[in-house]
Amino acid sequence: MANQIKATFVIVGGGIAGVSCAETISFLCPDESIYLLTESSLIKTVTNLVPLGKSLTKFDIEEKDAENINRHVHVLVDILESINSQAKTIRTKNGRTIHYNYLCLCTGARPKLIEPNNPHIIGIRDTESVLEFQKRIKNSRKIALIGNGGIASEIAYEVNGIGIDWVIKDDHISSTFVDAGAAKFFQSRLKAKDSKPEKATIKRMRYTEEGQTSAANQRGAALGPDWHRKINIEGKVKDIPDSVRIHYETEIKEIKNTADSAFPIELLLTNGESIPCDFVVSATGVAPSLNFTYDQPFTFGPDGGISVDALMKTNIPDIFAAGDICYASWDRAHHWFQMRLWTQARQMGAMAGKSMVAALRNEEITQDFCFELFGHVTNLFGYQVVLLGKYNGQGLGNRYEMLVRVTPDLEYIKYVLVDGRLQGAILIGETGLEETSENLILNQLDLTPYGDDILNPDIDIEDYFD
Ligand SMILES: Cc1cc2nc3c(=O)[nH]c(=O)nc-3n(C[C@H](O)[C@H](O)[C@H](O)COP(=O)(O)OP(=O)(O)OC[C@H]3O[C@@H](n4cnc5c(N)ncnc54)[C@H](O)[C@@H]3O)c2cc1C
Ligand SMILES: NC(=O)C1=CN([C@@H]2O[C@H](COP(=O)(O)OP(=O)(O)OC[C@H]3O[C@@H](n4cnc5c(N)ncnc54)[C@H](OP(=O)(O)O)[C@@H]3O)[C@@H](O)[C@H]2O)C=CC1
Repeated sequence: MANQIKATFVIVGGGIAGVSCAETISFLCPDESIYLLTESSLIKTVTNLVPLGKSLTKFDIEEKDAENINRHVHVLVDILESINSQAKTIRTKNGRTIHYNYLCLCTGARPKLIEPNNPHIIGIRDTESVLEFQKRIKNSRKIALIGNGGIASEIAYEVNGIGIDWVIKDDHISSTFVDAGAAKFFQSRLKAKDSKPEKATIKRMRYTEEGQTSAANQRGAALGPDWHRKINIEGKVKDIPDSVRIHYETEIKEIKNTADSAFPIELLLTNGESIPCDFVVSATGVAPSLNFTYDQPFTFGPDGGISVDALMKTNIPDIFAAGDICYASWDRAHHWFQMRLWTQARQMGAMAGKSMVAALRNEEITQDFCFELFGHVTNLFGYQVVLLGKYNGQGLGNRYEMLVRVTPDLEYIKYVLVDGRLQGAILIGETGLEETSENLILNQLDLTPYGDDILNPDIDIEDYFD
């Protein structure tokens, strides 16, 4: 093993951000020396990329052996321990010293647990953590699920054979992605899965934010889509009716480890209930993963991520960052905001790659078009969910109105409008409105003349704008 390596480009992390950065560089500069340092020999790549609009894409994540990455990229399975930015070197756990011209940090994030050292509280991030979940759930009867984002929503819907007490701070489920209306639409999936579609109804409503009462080794790459289907995660309890009990607008008051071998942990809730259970899943978000030391201080964002500018540069010369580890500190476009998702990890990784190549060649580049508009395609409660722009009226105060079309068990469409111009959209189900909605947000066409017909199911709105 060579202990001294000289490389033009070094990328740390084998998740989506690191791999898309390395692939972009190898496409643009195949003859330069490119090293990808990754802790795990399994890396994540994007496959089956389907464009749904100008920048909106749907894709799968594939896990493959690091050996099979692009042949221009040298893969080192090792761990970054320290950065010496003055000498432009990094040190690894296996004793390597790598000299870089340009370094990109893509070390992702780790679960932010409600009580990190409690053995009865686990998080879910990588294959190792999901195997732990699988092992524990086999011998369990009841778990508590904390958090109201992506992971909690997936567990509540996908995991069977176990009693789940789902504790959420909000008045509706899945609040990081949807509003109360869409949550209600999902809820029928939590109870009955085969109900028949009904006739569509359209509602227009004024909306005000104020008016709403409340509207282990964790270091492998984050799991891929359908992680819950690829590994059998099932409890042992058969035929439990209504197995998900939701505690709305509730928080945890106290956590007690009991001496009871039946239920070793008990949660006391602000709604006065107590939940004795086998273990707790803390699906309470992530914190950027800075598991290495550095000689010069980075500038950090309020969420603990390394601040990067529009070209993914950190404050330290020739060091870039992308994906979950970073905080987007540039002057953001009106319809874009940061969320720690595959889409953004991929886009940021590719942007960092282009930017590193431009730095080598002393070229000027501008930020990619994809950062103009927030777009996310995912699956929740068995539906395709597309989120565009300010889909929940984020930052719009009380200035917006919503146009909603719902066909129970089939589709939920919400348009967020300001002065007749589309600011964001939630499209649940196979709506076929992705590209049109994306265009309407980008071109800011005044939709006032079309009134509620914009979402009339009997009118093909694409015809309006051809
Ligand atoms: C259960 C789950 C489900 C999700 N579902 C979705 C979804 O449906 N849609 C979606 O858009 N997003 C989803 N996400 C979020 C998405 O997975 C992440 O935003 C994305 O994977 C982040 O990519 P990344 O490359 O920045 O980080 P990661 O995927 O975390 O990769 C970081 C990499 O860095 C390596 N590393 C860390 N430290 C070091 C070190 N010191 N030295 C060397 N290597 C190191 C790690 O081993 C890993 O390979 C989900 C996340 C989870 C946990
Ligand atoms: N389908 C998809 O796109 C999926 C995406 N992911 C991504 O993976 C990452 C991890 O997912 P996840 O852990 O669900 O994170 P999320 O950020 O999606 O959600 C975290 C949830 O936990 C709540 N929360 C935070 N702290 C506490 C606390 N102390 N007590 C109670 N609730 C709390 C948050 O509420 P509040 O915001 O009010 O603080 C929020 O509802 C995220 O980046 C997520 O976007 C994960 C699964 C699926």
